[in-house]
Amino acid sequence: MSHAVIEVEDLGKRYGGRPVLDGVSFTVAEGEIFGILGPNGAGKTTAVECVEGLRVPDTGTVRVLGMDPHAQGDRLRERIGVQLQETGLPGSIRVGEALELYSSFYREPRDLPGLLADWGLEDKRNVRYSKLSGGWRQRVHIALALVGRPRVAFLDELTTGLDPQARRDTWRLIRRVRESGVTVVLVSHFMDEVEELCDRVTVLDGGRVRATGTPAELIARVGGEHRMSFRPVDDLDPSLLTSLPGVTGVERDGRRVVVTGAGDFATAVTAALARDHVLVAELRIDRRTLDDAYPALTGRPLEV
Ligand SMILES: Nc1ncnc2c1ncn2[C@@H]1O[C@H](COP(=O)(O)OP(=O)(O)OP(=O)(O)O)[C@@H](O)[C@H]1O
Repeated sequence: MSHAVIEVEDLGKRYGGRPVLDGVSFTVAEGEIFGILGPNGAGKTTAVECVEGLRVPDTGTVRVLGMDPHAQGDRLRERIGVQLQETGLPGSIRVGEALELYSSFYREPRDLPGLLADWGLEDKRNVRYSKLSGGWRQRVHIALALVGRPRVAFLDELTTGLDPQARRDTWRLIRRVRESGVTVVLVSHFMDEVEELCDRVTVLDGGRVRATGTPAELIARVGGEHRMSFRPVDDLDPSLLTSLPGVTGVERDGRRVVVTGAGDFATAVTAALARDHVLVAELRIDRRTLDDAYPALTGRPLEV
């Protein structure tokens, strides 16, 4: 893994004697989109705010860009971009004013026209925040997080409440943030979002890390079988498929043939069908998703 920009070790935090974070450890590498996934109340915001230096953990250590976020908070906050879950922007503030306000927090902020142009906000400069649609608000939030030329941007539940198109647009913006060289920590309770965007993800539940890895690793860790199915145009002898590497089962479901297996079995099956000149229709391969893996990782489904 490349250089670590965030190192969290054995973080603990209690509220009223109740553990909200219980031995949380993870590392974020430079240049990645790192996801923190978990249901409401899992401790995601608490963990991120400890990393940002906005809350003080009871136990454990945090290093961000080599700094202690509590002891060196002022210096650190020059180098990170924080988009709070509730940005607390007054509805009457205009987009340009909000960006100017945030600029004033930094010694070397981005120039405003450049930032507005980067995020397609020139036409919105004089529009009041309350008049913006959800998608445009997220654009403003991302621009606010980048005002100070951060090396790490924290984006918390950016797409909650957005319609599907605005979500996809926001995902593109998040990728652009990373492409600009900024490491992104993305807090989310959407599995599809994390799977789509994140290089690596840590699954937090009940204040504990349940798993950390690439989305593909987490899915593979749960193991299990994949399925493919198709309708043979001509008769098919199932024994043609049962002995192929990785295939664990061949069944008929009406006119369809359903093959289960692990690893690269689908390639072996399609190659065998082609070799024997078996024409098939309606070929479908069911890919497992993080959604499928989640209950096995945490012992329960994600309740939000
Ligand atoms: N300042 C506080 N005082 C007391 N309890 C708190 C405080 N902050 C958070 N908690 C509790 O800690 C738990 C974890 O909260 P946290 O906000 O970190 O979870 P989360 O995973 O970010 O969920 P959400 O998506 O709802 O913000 C919750 O049960 C919450 O009620």
